[in-house]
Amino acid sequence: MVEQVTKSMSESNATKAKVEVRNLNFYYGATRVLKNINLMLSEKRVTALIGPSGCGKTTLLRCFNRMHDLYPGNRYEGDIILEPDSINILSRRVDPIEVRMRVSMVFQKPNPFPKSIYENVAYGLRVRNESKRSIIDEKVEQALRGAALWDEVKDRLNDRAYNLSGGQQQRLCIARALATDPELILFDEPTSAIDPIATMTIEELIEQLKQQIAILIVTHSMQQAARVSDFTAFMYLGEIIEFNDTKTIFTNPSHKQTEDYVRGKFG
Ligand SMILES: Nc1ncnc2c1ncn2[C@@H]1O[C@H](COP(=O)(O)OP(=O)(O)OP(=O)(O)O)[C@@H](O)[C@H]1O
Repeated sequence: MVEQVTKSMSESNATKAKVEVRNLNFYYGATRVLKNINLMLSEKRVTALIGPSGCGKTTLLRCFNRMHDLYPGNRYEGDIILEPDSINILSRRVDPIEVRMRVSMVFQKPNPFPKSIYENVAYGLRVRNESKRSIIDEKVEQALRGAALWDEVKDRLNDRAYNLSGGQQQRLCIARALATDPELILFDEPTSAIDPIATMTIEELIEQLKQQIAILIVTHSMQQAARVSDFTAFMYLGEIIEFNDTKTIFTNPSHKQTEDYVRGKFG
């Protein structure tokens, strides 16, 4: 056991920090839902957030791109430091729109805009005031290729995104997320609304994307966490109970609650 822990610590030390969460608390109105969260996300690695329903996974995920700013009464305390420039994502001086370009998000249900395939991917570039057609064309193709969708849609870029299948729509949302060259992508249960084959495609895609960027994924599937992630954080009642490399979390967790959860004793 000591050997295994030593190995997992050295694996984690071998990675470079992309994001560091320091003493994060989050409140919906007067209710504190995240409690003193400390967590590091590594560059070019996938980190999974697991834990029973209502423990705060989605709430934590949404802090990374300031999604909570969209609703009044929500409040953050603490820091989320994005490297390499060490900016605090949560600082009021930092523009949340710019944060969302650098930290993009893919939701549970595919949510394309009521626009063409092309315009869905071009959206973030237009928000960034990019107007040069040749640059937008190039970025749209690059993002669609990155999301393994280009070959299926290259001859129908002006079709409505709603005409795509559910799995294709989710890859389109990934392409939309990729178009602004994000440094971190947040996936909130990205395969819970699509079939097993489409799920496999998305998981393969995550594997490819991590060659370039950091990824944080919320999943209810222990199998998925074990397949796609390098590191796993187990949350319970708004706290991170345990964080380690995924293999250790699943085979040799330090906390009884983690062990019970990964063995399916509660959920
Ligand atoms: N907009 C909101 N206003 C008030 N409370 C909220 C809001 N959204 C979530 N909560 C509460 O915050 C807690 C954490 O919810 P959250 O959705 O982050 O959990 P989760 O771990 O992602 O759950 P699930 O796995 O079921 O999606 C829950 O008690 C939930 O009821």
